[in-house]
Amino acid sequence: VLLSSGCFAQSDDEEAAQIWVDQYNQDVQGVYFDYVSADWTYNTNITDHNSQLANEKAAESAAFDNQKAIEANNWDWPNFQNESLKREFSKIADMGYAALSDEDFNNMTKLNSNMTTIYSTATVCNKPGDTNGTCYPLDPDLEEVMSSSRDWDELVWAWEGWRNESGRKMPDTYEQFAELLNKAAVINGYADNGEYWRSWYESADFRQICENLWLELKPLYQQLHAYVRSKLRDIYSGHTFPGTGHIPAHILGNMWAQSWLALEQEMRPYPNKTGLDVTDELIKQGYNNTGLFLLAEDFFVSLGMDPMVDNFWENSMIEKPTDGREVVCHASAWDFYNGIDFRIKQCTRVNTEWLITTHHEMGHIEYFMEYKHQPVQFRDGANPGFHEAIGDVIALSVSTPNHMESIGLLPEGADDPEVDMNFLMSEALKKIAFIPFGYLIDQWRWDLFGEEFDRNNYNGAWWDVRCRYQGISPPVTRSASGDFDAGAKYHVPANTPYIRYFVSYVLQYQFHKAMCDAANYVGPYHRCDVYKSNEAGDLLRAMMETGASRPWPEILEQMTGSRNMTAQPLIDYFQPLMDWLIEENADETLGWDETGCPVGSIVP
Ligand SMILES: CC(=O)N[C@@H](CC(=O)O)C(=O)NC[C@H](CC1(C(=O)N[C@@H](Cc2ccc(O)cc2)C(=O)O)CCCC1)C(=O)O
Ligand SMILES: [Zn+2]
Repeated sequence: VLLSSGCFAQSDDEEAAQIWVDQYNQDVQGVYFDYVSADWTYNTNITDHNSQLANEKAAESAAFDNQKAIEANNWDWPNFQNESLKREFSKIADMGYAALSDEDFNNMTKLNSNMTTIYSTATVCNKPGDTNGTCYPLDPDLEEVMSSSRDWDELVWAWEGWRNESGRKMPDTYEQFAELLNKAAVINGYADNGEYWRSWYESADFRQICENLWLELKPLYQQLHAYVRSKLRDIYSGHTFPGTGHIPAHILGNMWAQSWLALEQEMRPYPNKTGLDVTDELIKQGYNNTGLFLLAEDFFVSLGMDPMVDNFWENSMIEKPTDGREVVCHASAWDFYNGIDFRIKQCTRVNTEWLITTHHEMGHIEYFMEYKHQPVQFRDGANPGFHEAIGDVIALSVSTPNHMESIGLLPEGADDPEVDMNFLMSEALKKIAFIPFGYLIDQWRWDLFGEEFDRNNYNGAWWDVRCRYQGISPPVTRSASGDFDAGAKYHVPANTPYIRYFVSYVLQYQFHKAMCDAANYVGPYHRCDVYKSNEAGDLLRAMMETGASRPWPEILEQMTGSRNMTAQPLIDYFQPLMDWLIEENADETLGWDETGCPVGSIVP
């Protein structure tokens, strides 16, 4: 209503809309609680019965979302004056997969849980040298082989066996699944599911923004790739590497070659100085799984955040059950949307990697708790990358030699430039190695949803991005259509988008820089530890409590002074290592044939 003063009064329409949405926020919490609870029960006890119950609750939740989207669209919310109310309505109206018919929705959740069950229960048998026919699950057995074995043939067995027992059983299911995701996206006005997923970043040129960030970071990745490839050629001198410069995918210390940290000892710049693996020390000091959680909690509390609530300790699953239950071991953090129930589910083991992962998962929990007062539709990361960056940015402080020394996990003398370089190398083996992997999964999925390739080339297109971006290639021939190696990565059958991790790896260094500056830290950012800093904590918490209530560029600007993602803080953080690598690689040929995979490695 335009008043004589020229101001807009909140139209009574908006007042009525506010009353409706307040009621919505009361009702939706119970519906989401029921759905999340059933999903939790299935994830911590995989049975057909629990899968069925979870699918039923998912359908009820979708029916509720569908109904509320219809009601919300009775208002002319695009013309609301109240920005926050308009944003809330736009999220309620964007109903996602709830747009599907009951039949399509039920089919979609069944296909999803079929693939998740295949992934979570797959095992690999006939291990070289075994005589007892034991079959091994991914977590912990196959992951242990991938990180600790240096036997080429044993690594091929785990690498190929896992893909054949998990991904290879999914492509036809995935094809039907993708069709349903696209069907929902089109009903909601998107071209395909990829466009729907990208819409969460509220940037028209989001794909281009990511491509530019990748190109900025590629030189750093290429230096690390050349250095690691040279060292691996020595370790596996009896084997030939492709003449194209690709690294065989199974010898990088990880089932997906997404982290090369397991190679830390062989890659250490100053081998006679300490590395940063504190696993032995953790075990020597008698740490158990709970001890890792308490370490993480202590850091978040030192920044002014809340400790874990009582029911967190009662209801979380922090280790693989020994009572015969089949569980989804893949770590995850859960918001039950009632403002009081928050849980972590993970098959923790006492080692450095799980110390960091526990910080990552608890970062999600702290974000849930910081924004629990927000309307339900704003209880999300400012964009999904923000959610992935919280735990990791804390881990940047925890991982420093100084911090590890201050909590007694590293011996005295961490303050040494050569230890520093060893530290930067271990960080690069985790973070720089990850960059192209974090980028490529959704490049492939977006193109699949966009029908840039069909079922006969699902695996051909997968290996195309793996070879081109990561500079790795399959150690054994793979089929472009019969195999489905993307399905051997949890997030594909689980349908968890992945570009959020690429975004997080850029954002977390922007956050780290901002927090170190707020803490009046002086020195190189890779040595900064914000432990117990009120200023750093206030800055981070002010960002977290806004949830998804405003567009993320505003929230990023409030915290870092920049409205854009920028790779510069990440590049600055690793600059000392980059200089060292350029020197070290003086005689190396950088890079690999970026037109695709080595000839013959992928067959029809
Ligand atoms: C109910 C629900 O699903 N909740 C979401 C959270 C939310 O959306 O609120 C959730 O818990 N997702 C699970 C996922 C687990 C992990 C993961 O999958 N990591 C990626 C990439 C990566 C690797 C290293 C790293 O340092 C950071 C990321 C991988 O392992 O490939 C495994 C251990 C680490 C994080 C997660 O926590 O992100
Ligand atoms: Zn996460």
